[in-house]
Amino acid sequence: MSQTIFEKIWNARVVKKISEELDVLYIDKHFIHEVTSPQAFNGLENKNLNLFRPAQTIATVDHNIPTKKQHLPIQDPLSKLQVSTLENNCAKHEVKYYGIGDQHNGIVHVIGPELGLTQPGITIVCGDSHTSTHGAFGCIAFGIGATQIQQVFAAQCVIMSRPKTLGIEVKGIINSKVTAKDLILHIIKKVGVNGGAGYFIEFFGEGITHLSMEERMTICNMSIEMGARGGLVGPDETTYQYLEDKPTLPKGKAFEKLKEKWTALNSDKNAVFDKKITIHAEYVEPMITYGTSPDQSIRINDIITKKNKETDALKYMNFKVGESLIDKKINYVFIGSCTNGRIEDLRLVAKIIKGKRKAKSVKMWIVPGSQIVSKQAANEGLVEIFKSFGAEFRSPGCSACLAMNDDKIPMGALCISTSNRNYEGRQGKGARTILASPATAAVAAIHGTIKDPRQYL
Ligand SMILES: CC(C)[C@H](C(=O)O)[C@@H](O)C(=O)O
Ligand code: SF4
Repeated sequence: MSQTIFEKIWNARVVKKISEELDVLYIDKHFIHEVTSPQAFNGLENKNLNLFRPAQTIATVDHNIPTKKQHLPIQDPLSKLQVSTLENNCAKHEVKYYGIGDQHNGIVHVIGPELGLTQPGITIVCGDSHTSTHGAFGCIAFGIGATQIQQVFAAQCVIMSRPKTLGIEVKGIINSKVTAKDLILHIIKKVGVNGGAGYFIEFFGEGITHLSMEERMTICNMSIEMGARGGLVGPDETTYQYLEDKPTLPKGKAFEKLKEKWTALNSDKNAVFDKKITIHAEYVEPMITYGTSPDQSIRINDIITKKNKETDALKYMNFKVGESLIDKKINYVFIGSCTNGRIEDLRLVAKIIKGKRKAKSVKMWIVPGSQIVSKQAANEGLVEIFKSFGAEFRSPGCSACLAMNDDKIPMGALCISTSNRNYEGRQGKGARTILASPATAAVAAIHGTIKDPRQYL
């Protein structure tokens, strides 16, 4: 029978069926960070258990860490405690730990792919919703809660109900002046924040295969903002080229063998999805959000139109129906996060701002997703460009994406951000967030107001 890639990977990992709905699913890789792992380690110890397969767990610190002066002891007591707790737990349980300042440290969803830990055909979990990012490589990757983290620690398995499959076909390709971030914001608007609930998405079609691995990661990263369990893209030559030189993967003939195995995993021609949606990429324009949910977005030149239940969101954002966001004054620009904090994002920003000066009224933070991204940006001369523009180039971390560290947007300030969530208070108490692509954010930094980025591309 024809199968989707999701079904092939999932079926091969079912250790036991508990009931019609529930499976015990084998997990190949488990990523952990400082926010959601402490409770699970505690639970494990209370039950007098050890990690079943510690070599399959990889740890990094990203959410709480400062992005300034990372070589100094952490000042904030709670962040300091969370980081040292993870460090101690990893030492005790022999888990590979990429601590602050380590050459491989970074946001968990950025380092997995760049270290070659994220691979096609496997199952990956992490106590973090944006684990969906890894699906760009053709694997089943999803976020789990504290109880499930304990299950993985103790048994290398999770108890899960099998999601239904949602195929999102992207026909045509995005215009060269439009980015993958615009495409996913467009898709989320169309599907809605709950439209993916109960499903695991496969993105396919010319509009997806045409994208680079980093662009595919941006797409899969935000697949959960539609309520889906996760999203994936079947592996192809672009995937293999990205993985080829990664240290953790075999080379030569052994790699060729893997490629064959991975290619065979792709959805069969006649595979049936439980639900299917078609998107036409050529109509996608630069998108920006005006509300407090990632689906509350408009094309950059449109006006805000009235929809039900959005009154509170507009009130919080201090925007009105009938208003355009073009020329709206912004106070902060945040370039970073696991959505858009990789090298291609930084290159795009650098290309736009090169030789220009930032608007005086704006503060701009550029936070690379990892140490590797940071080094690469320095080697390519991007950091110089950022500094002469007047932006602050910080050390890696989640930073203002959710402001668990000191990188908070002040009360009432308007921030244009390349991250994935614009919830009330997400970037700081009372902070207002506009989600956009790195291009739109970079152009806003030049003017201090929102502009159509296409004139710069
Ligand atoms: C802190 C963590 C649990 C959370 C998540 O699950 O996604 C965070 O990464 C986020 O982006 O909101
Ligand atoms: S960068 Fe943002 S979205 Fe990504 S893991 Fe960190 S807090 Fe979550």
